Amino acid sequence: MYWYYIIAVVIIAIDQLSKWTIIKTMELGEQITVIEDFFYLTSHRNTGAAWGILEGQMMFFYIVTVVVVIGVVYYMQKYAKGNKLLAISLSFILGGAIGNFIDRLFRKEVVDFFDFIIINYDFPIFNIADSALVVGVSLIIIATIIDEIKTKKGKADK
Ligand SMILES: CCC[C@@H]1OC(=O)[C@@H](C)C[C@H](C)CCCCC(=O)CCC[C@@H](CC)/C=C/C=C(\COC)CC[C@@H](O)[C@@H](O)C[C@H](O)CNC1=O
Repeated sequence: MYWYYIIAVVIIAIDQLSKWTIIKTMELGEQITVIEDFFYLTSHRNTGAAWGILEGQMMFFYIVTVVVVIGVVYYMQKYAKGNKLLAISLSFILGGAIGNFIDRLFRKEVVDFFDFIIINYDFPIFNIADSALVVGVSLIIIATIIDEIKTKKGKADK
């Protein structure tokens, strides 16, 4: 029953491996064009959260991440038994949160490298852990909506 922790471990491994590769093969600020005017690999560091908010507030990030991890593990043990989608989304959030936590703990900054320009807006440079977090949160919203529909449907059928 603990296969979803394995998903989190795999996400952490891929995230840390990708960050390690970026650090080893690219200079800070170096940019590799993948798709001209759309997708670049740019070696970037962020001491804050999304969009660089709360720059340098590491203690805050440690506390928030520990709260997020405890909350996710609690929900996994309590609710994820019968709900595969919920279990997967929680493991994505767990993997993403821990992935960035490792950077914050050992590097005091987060390594970012996915650089997308979407309709002339240069989206903040992010990493695999961020992607796992956004996918995990999005899936939780979808799982909740599906659950709502099922509950309502169930009541309507009675
Ligand atoms: C994804 C959450 C950010 C991630 O949170 C974490 O670590 C968690 C575990 C702990 C944080 C201390 C607390 C969450 C703060 C919430 C937040 O920030 C609002 C997010 C909204 C979201 C709506 C969709 C935007 C998403 C944006 C981005 C990600 O796009 C894929 C751009 C990422 C780049 O700014 C990149 O430099 C960020 C850097 O990697 C550090 N990452 C973090 O702080």
